[in-house]
Amino acid sequence: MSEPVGPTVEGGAPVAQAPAQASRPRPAIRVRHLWHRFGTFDVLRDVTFDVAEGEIFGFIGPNGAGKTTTIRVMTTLLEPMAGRVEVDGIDVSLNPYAVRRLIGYMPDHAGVYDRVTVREYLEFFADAFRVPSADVVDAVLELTELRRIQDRVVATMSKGMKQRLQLGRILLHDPKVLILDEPASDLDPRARIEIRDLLLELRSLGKTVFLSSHILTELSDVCTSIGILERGRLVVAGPIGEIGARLEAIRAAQAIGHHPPPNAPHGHAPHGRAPHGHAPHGHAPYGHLPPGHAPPAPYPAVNGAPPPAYPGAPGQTPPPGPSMVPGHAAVPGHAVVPGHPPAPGVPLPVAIRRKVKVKVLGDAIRAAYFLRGGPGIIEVEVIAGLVHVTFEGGEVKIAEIVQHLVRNGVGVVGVEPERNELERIFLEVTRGEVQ
Ligand SMILES: Nc1ncnc2c1ncn2[C@@H]1O[C@H](COP(=O)(O)OP(=O)(O)OP(=O)(O)O)[C@@H](O)[C@H]1O
Repeated sequence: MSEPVGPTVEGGAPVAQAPAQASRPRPAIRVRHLWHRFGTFDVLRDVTFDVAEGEIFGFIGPNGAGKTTTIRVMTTLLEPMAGRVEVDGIDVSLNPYAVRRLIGYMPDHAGVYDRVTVREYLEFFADAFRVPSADVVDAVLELTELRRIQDRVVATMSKGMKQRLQLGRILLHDPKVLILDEPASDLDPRARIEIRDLLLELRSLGKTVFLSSHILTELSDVCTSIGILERGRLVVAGPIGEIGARLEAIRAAQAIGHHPPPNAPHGHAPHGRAPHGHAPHGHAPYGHLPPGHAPPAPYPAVNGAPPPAYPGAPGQTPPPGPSMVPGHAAVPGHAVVPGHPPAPGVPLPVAIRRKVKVKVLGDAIRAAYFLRGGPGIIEVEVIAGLVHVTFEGGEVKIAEIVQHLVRNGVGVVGVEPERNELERIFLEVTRGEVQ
């Protein structure tokens, strides 16, 4: 069984150590203490991570961080100076030919032969891989949706199509693991979406996908787990949700350590106090329409029927949800960590500052009035018809914001984080250093 590797941060401190599992399956890629040096320059410094089977793993790092060097070791093109890399349990240094049969590798900026047709190109490589060309090429043309242009000369294809053709080439020998170096870096938005959809389809076929990029948006809606490399060091690795949750727990723990004293003039309000315009609990917490504004109209009845009661409407006791610790009411502005019920009377950790964009039906300025001055609400602005809310808290607070708007008759169309999870993790764990 492999040594379990949970998400880690530089310096060895675990960020999101996965719980030890008795029968964790063998990872598709296992990298341990990998070092590499060009001249006197340490390009990779003690890089360790796992890619579990069936993952789409995004390897993120700025230019020059060492992504391609790591990939060249994984694909048997570069002998590591120290450390060990295995693909499906096979050591890349000891048995490179077996590893090559297991992987499909698409280098960055790889060219395609231009003066052949799509079909001829794939048939050529199918022969090189010694696979029965006709059937396999048909299957790959189908999967990559290149069948309708199979007789087209490669030179006349768009960049996106050429990229799909390259992906088709590396699928011909049915590899278990796909290793793609910056697969979408030169592509237009449509081609990127098409490549992303193809990667998701390949994952559903059981492939493990390892792809590198320095463009976060390219990875955020396709990757299931990530590794972030900075100046040759891995600063964090693991499933995105797990890293995000763990970082949040660390921030909350740090906040407990620096919890302001009850008479602190700034910062978070202890219960009953209200710095920076925060209303004390029990008093009208959120903003209300200024004098002269009509009160919100109730939702119109649908087909003559009265609107259903909103869960948690005044007078109703909300059922304890998964994020509510039984016996503890959620304290506005305070995070509740599932599975870690705080002792009664012990203040919950101060939550972190976040921003969301809320799209509402109708007048956004009116919606903003309802939120200003609410507990944990730091700033409310209306930009381009969206209500931008800066607040302290986690998902419970977001739910509370939505609930408050709905109770005041504001229809909420959607809530979007200002940064997605991957961007937040990246900004938090990297220092912006390049080598
Ligand atoms: N063969 C080589 N000889 C000397 N230095 C090299 C060699 N290959 C890479 N480097 C240096 O090692 C560092 C890491 O390069 P690498 O290509 O692995 O980074 P990367 O993260 O893939 O960057 P990019 O996104 O720009 O491709 C860079 O500073 C690069 O200049």
